[in-house]
Amino acid sequence: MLAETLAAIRPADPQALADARAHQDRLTKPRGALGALEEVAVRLAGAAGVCPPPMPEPAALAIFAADHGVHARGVSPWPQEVTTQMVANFLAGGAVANAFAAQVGASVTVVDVGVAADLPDAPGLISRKVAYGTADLSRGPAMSVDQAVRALETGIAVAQDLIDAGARCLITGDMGIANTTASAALISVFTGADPADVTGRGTGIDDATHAHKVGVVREALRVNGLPGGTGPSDALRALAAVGGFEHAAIAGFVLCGAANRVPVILDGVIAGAAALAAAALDPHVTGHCVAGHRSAEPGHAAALDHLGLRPLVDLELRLGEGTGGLLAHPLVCAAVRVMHDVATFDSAGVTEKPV
Ligand SMILES: O=C(O)c1ccc[n+]([C@@H]2O[C@H](COP(=O)([O-])O)[C@@H](O)[C@H]2O)c1
Ligand SMILES: Cc1cc2nc[nH]c2cc1C
Repeated sequence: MLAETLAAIRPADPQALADARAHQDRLTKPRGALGALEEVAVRLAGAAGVCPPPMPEPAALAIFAADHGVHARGVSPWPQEVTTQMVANFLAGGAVANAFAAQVGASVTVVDVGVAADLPDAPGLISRKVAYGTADLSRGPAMSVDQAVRALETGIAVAQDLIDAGARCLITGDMGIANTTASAALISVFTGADPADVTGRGTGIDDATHAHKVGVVREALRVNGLPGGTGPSDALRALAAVGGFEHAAIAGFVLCGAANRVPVILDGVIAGAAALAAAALDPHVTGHCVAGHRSAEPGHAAALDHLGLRPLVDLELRLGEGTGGLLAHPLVCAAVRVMHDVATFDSAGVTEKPV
């Protein structure tokens, strides 16, 4: 399934990109007046292979939840059971992601891809547990390559089901106590940045715990033989060594959106780390992604720079769950609606400025 998905991914269509740029310049506004939104519309045209691109709605959020063996190293102030408890909260409709999804009209799907506890069946929950959490990535590989592929293929299957059910925009979401440590390790490996520059405070840690967390990320790279520097030639092995099940699943979710030419709005640092893995598997995937926001986590900016993506919203959010991606959805829709609805200088009889 992974191989088939990778084989279906196409680069952005150069003709649709050129048509979209030319169309932007004919619309009744000064050239470039919509700033970064113009580039969003152009990117989506390239991704869809048609100008104007289809409206990116309805939107579907998938929250991939998993636990992390590295939690035992004291890298998060929160107890591990919060992952399971928040899954119940998502299913009950009580989390911030539910409120934001309701605000923008997105559906919410919750996927157990590796939570440490057993979860009872519930409407809206997809149970695809690969294991009861990863192993401690600072002592050895977090998961086997086989497990990484299973998590990736879960993300692919979830995305494909949402698209088959009518979703025309995918939004990534995550839940996993301690997953900012795995994110920092992935970002360090894939961008070559030093762990000290990409390891943040996650849900809120003091200076001493932060210094310890940087050391844990360094150990993870050393123990797994993944020196930072150049991007790893073996992306799957790197993902398995220092990633989480939700990172792998989100990478698959992104790849499947790209394979179907359905745009993917990325959330925060976890999605950024996962997108680096997806882009290492196929660099064309970034042409199908929009960076919903920039998280307060320092590694997120490094990931977005490496991916060449510009975040739409910058509100110092550091929640995850898909919240930043959801907030960006109306902006992405507005950018595309301009391409459909706005008159041209010719059609509206508006005089262009003299050249
Ligand atoms: O999305 C982000 O950029 C983000 C930044 C900081 C924390 N989080 C969320 O907080 C949890 C991980 O934080 P931590 O401190 O336990 O590693 C996990 O559930 C993430 O969804 C998310
Ligand atoms: C309460 C809580 C909610 C979250 N949502 C995403 N990560 C989270 C981490 C915590 C601790």
